[in-house]
Amino acid sequence: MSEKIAVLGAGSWGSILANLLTENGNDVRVWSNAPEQVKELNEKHTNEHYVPGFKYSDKLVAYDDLKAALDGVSVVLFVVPTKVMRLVANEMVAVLEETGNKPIIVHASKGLELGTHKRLSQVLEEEIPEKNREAIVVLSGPSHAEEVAKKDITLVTAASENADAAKKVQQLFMNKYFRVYTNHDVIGVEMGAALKNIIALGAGALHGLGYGDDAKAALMTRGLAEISRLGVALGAKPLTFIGLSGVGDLIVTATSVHSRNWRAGNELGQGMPLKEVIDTMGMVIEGIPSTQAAYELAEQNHIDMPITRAIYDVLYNGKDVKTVIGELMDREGKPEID
Ligand SMILES: NC(=O)C1=CN([C@@H]2O[C@H](COP(=O)(O)OP(=O)(O)OC[C@H]3O[C@@H](n4cnc5c(N)ncnc54)[C@H](O)[C@@H]3O)[C@@H](O)[C@H]2O)C=CC1
Ligand SMILES: O=C(CO)COP(=O)(O)O
Repeated sequence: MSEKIAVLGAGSWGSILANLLTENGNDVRVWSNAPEQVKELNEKHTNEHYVPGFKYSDKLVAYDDLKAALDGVSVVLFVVPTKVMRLVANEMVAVLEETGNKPIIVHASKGLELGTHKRLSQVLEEEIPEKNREAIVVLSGPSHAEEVAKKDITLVTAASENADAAKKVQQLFMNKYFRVYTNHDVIGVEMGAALKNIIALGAGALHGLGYGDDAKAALMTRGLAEISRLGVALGAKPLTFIGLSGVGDLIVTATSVHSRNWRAGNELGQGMPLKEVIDTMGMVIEGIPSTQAAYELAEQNHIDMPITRAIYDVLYNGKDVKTVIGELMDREGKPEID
């Protein structure tokens, strides 16, 4: 099966997924709003800022012209940061209105929109009229661009209300090192993906402060408890949180030096000011805005999320990491299961 596919976003994840889809035999166009990056991808087949040292397939073509990238495509994969998802969807719709194609929309991003607290498939549903899309599919799971680039084994899930579209996406991405399951719990998959980044920030901070394995396991476990609590309250299936986009993604993000969220937490734990952490990362740290969105969502829905609240206090109220750890430990004793 060979499809014409546009990948919107040429950062670390977008460019590596575009490369994988190209190597799977598809006609792939990766779009970036940075002309220098497009030139580098087309001429040198590299993307040094995002995936240093990696050589992309010479069959992968990069575009800075969105209309050219979208010409005749049957699938559009969004891999832009959460904060620009609505904007980029809007730009795509303007082009599809002209070209008339009606692609399957896939997104592989992880976050909750600030202000609206919406999941990304909800944002896409709002921005892309039904006449301009076949279906919406979420691709998510424990997957670092750096490891997929090396063809290390990676397993993810393709979630959609449209089972045929999820199957189609599964077939498009599967290969010998990248295995894709299908899933119909879109809410659970997206909530797991967005919220694990918050816990990864915390796990990095514990590491930066020199805490041991017990503390990290405690944070991940109780983190998963509060991720599930909020997710289920919003309609997710509890079992999703012991799947790839739940505990799977939590483990990889909260333990890996590849994770931008873990690294940001580690630097905060070591005492680097937040602004410097953001300025020096050079890539999106989704857990920071998602902490605010999740904190507000939990307050609105009266869901207890003490770890999220603690991380919110560090990021947005200037509290010291050690102080919030002390506050978490000083809480009254509680039953483990609500
Ligand atoms: N890096 C990874 O290994 C993984 C990342 N993700 C998710 O994928 C999403 C993207 O992450 P990364 O690729 O890591 O980010 P990144 O920071 O490496 O790249 C983001 C890209 O988006 C582009 N961009 C920013 N604003 C734009 C706009 N207005 N229009 C068009 N393009 C714009 C940037 O130029 C950049 O190329 C995030 O939601 C992240 O959580 C998910 C799984 C793995
Ligand atoms: O989602 C990811 C791994 O599954 C990537 O996490 P980071 O954005 O923290 O690098």
